[in-house]
Amino acid sequence: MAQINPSILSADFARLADEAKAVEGADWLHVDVMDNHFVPNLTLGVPVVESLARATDTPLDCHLMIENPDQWAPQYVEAGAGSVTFHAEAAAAPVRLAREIRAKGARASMALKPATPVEPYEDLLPELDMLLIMTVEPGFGGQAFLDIMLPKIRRTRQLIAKHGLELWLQVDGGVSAATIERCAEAGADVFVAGSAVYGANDPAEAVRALRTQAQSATASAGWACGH
Ligand SMILES: O=C(CO)[C@@H](O)[C@H](O)COP(=O)(O)O
Ligand SMILES: [Fe+2]
Repeated sequence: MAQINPSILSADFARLADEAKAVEGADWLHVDVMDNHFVPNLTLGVPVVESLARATDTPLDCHLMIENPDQWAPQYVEAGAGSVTFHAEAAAAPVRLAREIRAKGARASMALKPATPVEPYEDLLPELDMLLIMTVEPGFGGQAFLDIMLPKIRRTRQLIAKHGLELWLQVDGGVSAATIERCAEAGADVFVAGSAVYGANDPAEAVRALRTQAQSATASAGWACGH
C-alpha cells in the first residue's frame, strides 16, 4: 500500500501541534531536520522532535539533513522518531549507524541526493528499512520535481526485487498530484509531500487523494508493493 508522509516543513512552525493533528490519517509525519551546514537552511532539532512525538499519534519520519549523523541520529530515536533517515553523503560509517538506529528500536533509512548514485550502495541495502531518493536538491520545500530522478527510482526498484528485500522506497521533493503517479509507476512506495499537503485547503483530504492516485498508479505498473 502506498504511504503518504506530509512534510511538516511546509506547515506553520508557530502551530506545529495543530499542524501535526491536521494530517492525522497520514502514514507518517515527515520531519526535516536541517543544520545550515549540510544544507543551506536551518529548521529544528531534538527538543522539537520530542515535543512533536508527544503532540501526535502519527509516527515520526525524521529526515536528517545534517553533518555528522553518526553522532546525532541515535538521539532522534531517543526523542521518539519511528524512522530515522541519514544522508549517505554525510555518514562516516553508514552500516554501523543503520545497525545502531535499528538496535535502538527505529526503522533505519538512508537518503541519496540527486547526484548520488544508488549502485555503490547495493550491498548495503539489506541493512536498511527504507531508501530515500531525493527528487529535489535538499534544503527547501516547494521546489520543482526533478524528472531526471525517475530512472534512479526504477533502477532501485529493480535492485530491491533482485535481492528480494522488504526495503521501502521513499521519494521526497516536488511530489504532488502532478508528479506522484510517475514516481509510483517507477517504483516508489513512500511519498513525502510538503507544499502539496499543507498548501491545500484540506490537508487531510489532500493526503487521501494522493494515496488514491499512488495506489492506482502502482497497481497499473504491476510491481508488488510490500506493505
Ligand atoms: O527534505 C525536503 C527538502 O529538503 C522535503 O521533505 C521538503 O520539505 C518537501 O517539500 P515539497 O517539495 O513537497 O514542498
Ligand atoms: Fe525531507
